[in-house]
Amino acid sequence: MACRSTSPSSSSAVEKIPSTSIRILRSVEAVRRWRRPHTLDRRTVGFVPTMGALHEGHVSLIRAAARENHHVIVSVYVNPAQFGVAEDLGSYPVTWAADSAVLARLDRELASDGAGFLAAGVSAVFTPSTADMYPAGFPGQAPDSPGSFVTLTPISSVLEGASRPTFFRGVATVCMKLFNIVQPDRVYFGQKDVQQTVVIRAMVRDFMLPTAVVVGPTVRAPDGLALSSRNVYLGARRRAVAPVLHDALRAAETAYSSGAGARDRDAILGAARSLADAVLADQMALAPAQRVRFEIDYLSLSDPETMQELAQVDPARGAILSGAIRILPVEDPQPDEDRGHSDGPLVRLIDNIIISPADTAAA
Ligand SMILES: Nc1ncnc2c1ncn2[C@@H]1O[C@H](COP(=O)(O)OP(=O)(O)OP(=O)(O)O)[C@@H](O)[C@H]1O
Ligand SMILES: CC(C)(CO)[C@@H](O)C(=O)[O-]
Ligand code: BAL
Repeated sequence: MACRSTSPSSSSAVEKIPSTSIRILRSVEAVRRWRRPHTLDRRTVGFVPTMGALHEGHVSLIRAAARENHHVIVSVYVNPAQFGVAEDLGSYPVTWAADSAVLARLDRELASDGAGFLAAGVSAVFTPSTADMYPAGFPGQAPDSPGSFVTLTPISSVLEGASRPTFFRGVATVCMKLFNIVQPDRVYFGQKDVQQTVVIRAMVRDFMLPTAVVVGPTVRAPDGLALSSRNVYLGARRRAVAPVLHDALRAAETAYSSGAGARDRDAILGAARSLADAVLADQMALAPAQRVRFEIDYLSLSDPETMQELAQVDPARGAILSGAIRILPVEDPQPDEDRGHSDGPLVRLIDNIIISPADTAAA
């Protein structure tokens, strides 16, 4: 898969994705001009922020926005502030040609299948530059960088935030900017990044932002792997083993929900850990040219609102099972082996399962 293509070219005043009515908006001012009449006309705007490299997870959020709003706007912007200094900003997949084809296909689908959709298509895509988004200059990526940032603690310091100390500061900062620019009635986020949804809900609540946060379910490949733009880094060998995180979380969920039902952290997370250990042992029994090595960053059982770790699950409250793994570069790559985008660097994947109070009532 080609992962780097040119960004949309600038030309006429009203630029559109070819053969569609999807407006391409490049500047803050262009979005404000597009937005203004919808307020006057009392037309609702649903907003789906993305970093591009669009897949069916993004598409499911755009469809949800189209069901509930008169207009849908998608942003495609790889936000430097949420990448740590040693992270993959330089190789993050940028696939504008494929992304515009995804949006065009979806636009046609919404136009032809009016049933169930308020929006008749995708109205606009916002593709700002970093100079637009960070007028004071390229944002600092180190924890002590000066700059104008939105910080939410303690939620931003645990789990993903412990491994990626500036990640949620970058996400909250860019989302605050995007929400201020787009002024959406509703914003759409995926459950795949569950801690991000908790951070965004906290930001909307604590800063009194006039928007509703909608969270869509995680879209998965048939083998359970959560779709993710970073999956392109995997290559075939590592892709085959990548569902291990989802399988481990499901083992934990089963420990909770089956039989007498474990409520204790060690019993629940122990089930996940055992499954992952068994998969790793099987891999390590293979030759270096065949095997895949991975490390568990964390497995967590946390409170659904604060994401603080739990010793026990209160069935009336539910919990979040989540985890992150690092899949190491392949050893002994074969001459014709597909190692993945950017020669298959270390890939860090996340996933989660929500134990909802309703599930526990049924258990
Ligand atoms: N599999 C998925 N199902 C549902 N929503 C998803 C899925 N993957 C991503 N999203 C959501 O799409 C939005 C944009 O995410 P983003 O562009 O970072 O894609 P991503 O696949 O999560 O990328 P990355 O691999 O960098 O984490 C976020 O709200 C994210 O939670
Ligand atoms: C919300 C977001 C677009 C902010 O850059 C990003 O974190 C993502 O794609 O999940
Ligand atoms: N989907 C979350 C974006 C990131 O990991 O940077």
